[in-house]
Amino acid sequence: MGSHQEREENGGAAAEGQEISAPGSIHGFESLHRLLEANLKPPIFQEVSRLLLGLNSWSPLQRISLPMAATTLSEAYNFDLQAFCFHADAEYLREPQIVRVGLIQNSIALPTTAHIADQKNALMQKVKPMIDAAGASDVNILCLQEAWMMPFAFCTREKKWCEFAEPVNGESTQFLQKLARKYNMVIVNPILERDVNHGETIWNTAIVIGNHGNIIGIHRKNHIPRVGDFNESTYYMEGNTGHPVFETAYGKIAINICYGRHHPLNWLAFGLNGAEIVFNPSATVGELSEPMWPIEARNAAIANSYFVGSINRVGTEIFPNAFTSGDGKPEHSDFGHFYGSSHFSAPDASCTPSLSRYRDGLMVSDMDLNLCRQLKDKWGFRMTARYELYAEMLSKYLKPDFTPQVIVDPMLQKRK
Ligand SMILES: NC(=O)NCCC(=O)O
Repeated sequence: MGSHQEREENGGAAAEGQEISAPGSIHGFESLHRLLEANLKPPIFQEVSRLLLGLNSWSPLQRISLPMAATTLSEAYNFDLQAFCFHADAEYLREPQIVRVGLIQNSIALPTTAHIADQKNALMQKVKPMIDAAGASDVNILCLQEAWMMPFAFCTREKKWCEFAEPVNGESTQFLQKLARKYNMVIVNPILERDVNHGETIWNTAIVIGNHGNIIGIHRKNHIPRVGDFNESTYYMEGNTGHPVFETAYGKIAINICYGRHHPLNWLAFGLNGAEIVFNPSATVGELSEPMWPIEARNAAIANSYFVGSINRVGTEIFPNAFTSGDGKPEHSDFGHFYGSSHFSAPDASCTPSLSRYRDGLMVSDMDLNLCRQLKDKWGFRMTARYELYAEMLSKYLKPDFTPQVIVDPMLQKRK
């Protein structure tokens, strides 16, 4: 694999004959952005970027540099490292509220056939240098990907994978609590949870660890997919924690776990509870969702006047026993390629380019949270929302005697 420096000099492209065949690359490039940058003339690339990524405070989003300790780690451990800055306008009465936020994407560390304890340990060792790089960069709030402490084995429907489940204060939380304390960082820990106080039931849960290493609270995934190989309903039920917003030392955050991003009301509810940053830790594959990926989070950020941090795992995970999902496809042993592409979206419709489509990565961004209210004032989406209309519509819709409000063209009746 080409070095970080070679890739930078080559616009993120593979050195000839090297990564062209890397599974998940886009014609040898790590991301669409890097492909365009390497292939378009600079003024054309600038205009394409304006259209694809928007503008922040009337300018292209700025890259920022990170300390050498972070870049050295990214080179030593071969993870993509990118950093940006979202500005807001200066205000008379409020100071800027700038927080530094990080997203981590990763592939699994050992084959899915390895001992479960070894797989977990190897995953912790794998993400550690990325967390250290976030710490060296003074990241304030960091979020990992959905069920980061295991392969995304829910495609198989086999119950042996339940062994990966942990209590809220289990192994991965304890591991991250130490790092939260060390780096004075809020860390969001999305895991497969074993609820020991409620009959050892299983949930898909995000645990919010405060910057003192304390557990602030949890959120459980609200919407469970029943699409393609995402057979997650075999393992856990829809969450029972509502739409909590966690007020941390660095801002009000919420977590909309993976498939919840297809539900605009889910995004809305986190916004109504006052979220300033909503994380979307995910596990999703190219064939199913890639055209939706850059749109849904960005739309949520715009519609709800908050920042969104989207995270997706990377790589292809092979399972020992082939499975089918009742969709007519021949039996297979993997989900397909998890396409990474983690990024941030802002309430002013700007967004960062994405991390690599196939390498581990740490995305860092500064964001002035004042932008949230500035966009509320500018566009007035909260004030024009007409929530009462929708509350009435939904309460009617939920009744068994609901009939859709359809006005039929009388001419249609005559023709019959
Ligand atoms: N993990 C998960 O909910 N995946 C569902 C697929 C998708 O929403 O793209």
